[in-house]
Amino acid sequence: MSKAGNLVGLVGWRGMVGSVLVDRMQTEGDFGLIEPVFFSTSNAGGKAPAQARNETTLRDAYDVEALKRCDIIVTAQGGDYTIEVFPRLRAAGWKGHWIDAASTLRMKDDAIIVLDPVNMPVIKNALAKGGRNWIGGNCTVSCMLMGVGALYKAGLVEWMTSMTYQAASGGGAQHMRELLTQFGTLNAEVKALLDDPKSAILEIDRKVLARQQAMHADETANFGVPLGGSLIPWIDKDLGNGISREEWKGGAETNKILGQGAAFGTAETPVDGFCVRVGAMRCHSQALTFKLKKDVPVADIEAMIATDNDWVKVVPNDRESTLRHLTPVAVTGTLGIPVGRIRKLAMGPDYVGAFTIGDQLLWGAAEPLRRMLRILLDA
Ligand SMILES: NC(=O)C1=CN([C@@H]2O[C@H](COP(=O)(O)OP(=O)(O)OC[C@H]3O[C@@H](n4cnc5c(N)ncnc54)[C@H](OP(=O)(O)O)[C@@H]3O)[C@@H](O)[C@H]2O)C=CC1
Ligand SMILES: N[C@@H](CC(=O)OP(=O)(O)O)C(=O)O
Repeated sequence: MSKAGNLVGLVGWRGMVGSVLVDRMQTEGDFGLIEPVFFSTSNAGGKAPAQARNETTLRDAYDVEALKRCDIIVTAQGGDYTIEVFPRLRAAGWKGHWIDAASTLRMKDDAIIVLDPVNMPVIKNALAKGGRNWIGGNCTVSCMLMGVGALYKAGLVEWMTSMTYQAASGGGAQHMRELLTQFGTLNAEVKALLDDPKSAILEIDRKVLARQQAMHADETANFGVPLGGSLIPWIDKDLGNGISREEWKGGAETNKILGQGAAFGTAETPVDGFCVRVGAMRCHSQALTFKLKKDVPVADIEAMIATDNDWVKVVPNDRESTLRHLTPVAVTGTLGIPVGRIRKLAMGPDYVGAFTIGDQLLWGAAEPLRRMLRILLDA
């Protein structure tokens, strides 16, 4: 394994994902282990943030010579940046480690999707072979595997289907703002009726619907249609075969993270389902159905899940526990990954249902990148 130096370039650090990443690095003392160099696509020459030590000026994030100095580059700047800069940097002979939140490089043969509590052996194997491209997984996939990865590791899953309830933050900061603005608009539309306890609920409902249907383009500029008081059963691009790109990632990335599939000379586990945008802020939730390879008692499944990693928590399958611990409001801002509603389904003893939630900016985006940085620094 090669030992990485500690000059670490940070790109995208002031964005939504980048801010969460910097915050986590601060909390975990990562800045004490590195010499950070902060880059900007918009303000080169400006003042670097407080975590900077010797490099107190923002460098130009498109300057390949400046980037080439870094032993490691961590970027949460987005896919367009990766497309533009990564090939130029490698073509210029840069041999450093590239850690990236964007999906651009995920399925490349020389890239590893990093989620070390789930796939540390895959990461170590790639490191030993000189791997240098470390990409964070899709938020929904990473949160799902942090929750129920134990069942895959145990080789129990014949197939899985996921029905997701994905937060506005998955689209970015502007989407969160748009959702909240829509909620405000709808509330204002019926405020007088809401304030009157004698008003008719169907009148309120009619006015809300009329306002939703009358929303003009600038009120739905990000989602394309109203999300407040509604949902959108399509996320990311249309692949043209009835499958959304977000749904495709579920199968493709889950198998790649687990080190399964043609590239590894093994069979893939079928993973498929529907991805749906709902009016949550930054937690992705998902209802999972497993077809197991054999009948395993629920207590054993719960024990496997509960002991898989330090962040997963089994929520007892009762109403009170579910309401208290298994909602986006309970999970947002934490690294906890609750898994609840675990039960056998009516289809037969091999069919198991579960419901899991994760903060899509933490385990869904920033945390796997931060942990990969630590793995490289410790290697
Ligand atoms: N949003 C998500 O849920 C997830 C996102 N990702 C990946 O991470 C990438 C970044 O996403 P996200 O953090 O949401 O993107 P943001 O739009 O929040 O930030 C991206 C960049 O925009 C620039 N920027 C321009 N105006 C502002 C502003 N007012 N405040 C902050 N930054 C600003 C910054 O670059 P500069 O400082 O150079 O001007 C920043 O680094 C995505 O493209 C995706 O590839 C991955 C998983 C989940
Ligand atoms: N597509 C995700 C967010 C995201 O950025 O995913 P990815 O990193 O796979 O592009 C969502 O909208 O919820």
